[in-house]
Amino acid sequence: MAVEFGLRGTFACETRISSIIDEQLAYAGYTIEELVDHQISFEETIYLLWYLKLPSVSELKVLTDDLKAHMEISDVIEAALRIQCRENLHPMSVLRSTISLLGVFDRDAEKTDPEATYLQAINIQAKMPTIIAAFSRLRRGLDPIPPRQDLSFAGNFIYMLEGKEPTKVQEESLNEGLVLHADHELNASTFAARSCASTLSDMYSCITTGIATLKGSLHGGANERVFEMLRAIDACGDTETYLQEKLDSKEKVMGFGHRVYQTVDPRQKYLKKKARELTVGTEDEKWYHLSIEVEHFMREKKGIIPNVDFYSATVYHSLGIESDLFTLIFAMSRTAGWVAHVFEQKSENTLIRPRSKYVGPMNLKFVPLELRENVSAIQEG
Ligand SMILES: CC(=O)SCCNC(=O)CCNC(=O)[C@H](O)C(C)(C)COP(=O)(O)OP(=O)(O)OC[C@H]1O[C@@H](n2cnc3c(N)ncnc32)[C@H](O)[C@@H]1OP(=O)(O)O
Ligand SMILES: O=C([O-])CC(=O)C(=O)O
Repeated sequence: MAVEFGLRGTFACETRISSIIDEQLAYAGYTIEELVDHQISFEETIYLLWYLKLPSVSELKVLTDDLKAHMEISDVIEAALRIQCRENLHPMSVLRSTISLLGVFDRDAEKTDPEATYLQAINIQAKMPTIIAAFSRLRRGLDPIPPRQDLSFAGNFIYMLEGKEPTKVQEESLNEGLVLHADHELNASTFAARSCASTLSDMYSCITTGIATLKGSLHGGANERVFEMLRAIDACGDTETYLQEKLDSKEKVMGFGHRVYQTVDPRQKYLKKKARELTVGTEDEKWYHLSIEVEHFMREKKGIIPNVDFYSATVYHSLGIESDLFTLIFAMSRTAGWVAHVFEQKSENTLIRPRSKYVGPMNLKFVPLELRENVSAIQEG
């Protein structure tokens, strides 16, 4: 049996949610260009991913009303965030534990009927921005700001972070970032969430699994590391020497390379354009120029392309978001996709359980504990 490690090139399920065909990303049949160029809102994107069609005005109103009705967090969740405001706690770990805790306190978390699972999904999607903003403020010694009913999903998040209404450019930029990150076929976190769903576990567990998997630096966690790298390059003052040392020591350059895309990540052009628009003429412009230098170096030296995590780092930084929150913004968006995949997995479920190829020793003889110090000698003999 031929084995493709890392499930490279393997189709593990069918999906109607998103596709990557010839390096073209589409959500439910609409290319990402079609959606972003028509300035789709993140709320419409959620609807599209969950229901596989664009909403009518009244359908969108039902969804946005439901989200608004669930944005506020309870005193218990706020108290849990307060005790997680300690040094050295990574915000993605805080988000992971807090979404898990939301499930603990949802009395209907174990219900599996469509109405209950929809409300579980709404609860997670609506509260995630409130949780992230509240955590960001609490660790800065500030009180959380309650969500506002009259703002969009993106606008409300920026408002809850700083207490100021976002400018149109800020709101549109974050909205676009959220739309671009919302789903991506069977990436590692979606696969993990679907595997969890395939055991018939609950929605909170599936999304917690997604967050835990997105956190890794080879996946969503790369965007935080991209900004750390740009800072380090800025401090070192020599982009080529810095990157060459990374390559010589066989380290991965964060924000580059992709399992599926070889020539272009179709989301990158929008994020690059946004990074330029947001930084031009500001003190953040240097991050854009440094990013261009890194992109050129990686293309020339390794032929490796920037992925979605590369320019999103500069976009989020320009929106005033702290770099260790970047992956949480990704999670806030990807929740829309994870939920859609959990719905789809459960609607046509087969337990996800591949095989592993055993390559260890066989037929070993049990050695009593008191004799174990000589175990390797016994086994070898
Ligand atoms: C939202 C997302 O998850 S997008 C991805 C975010 N992750 C990152 O940006 C982390 C950096 N990138 C990587 O580690 C990889 O490119 C991954 C994990 C994204 C894809 O990994 P894989 O498909 O397994 O590719 P693999 O690691 O085998 O790379 C193929 C070759 O390109 C090289 N390569 C790939 N990405 C990079 C990189 N970022 N920096 C340096 N070299 C790289 C590898 O060293 C390997 O070279 P070799 O054949 O000479 O050994
Ligand atoms: O698809 C992947 O492997 C990673 C990725 O770009 C994403 O999850 O957005």
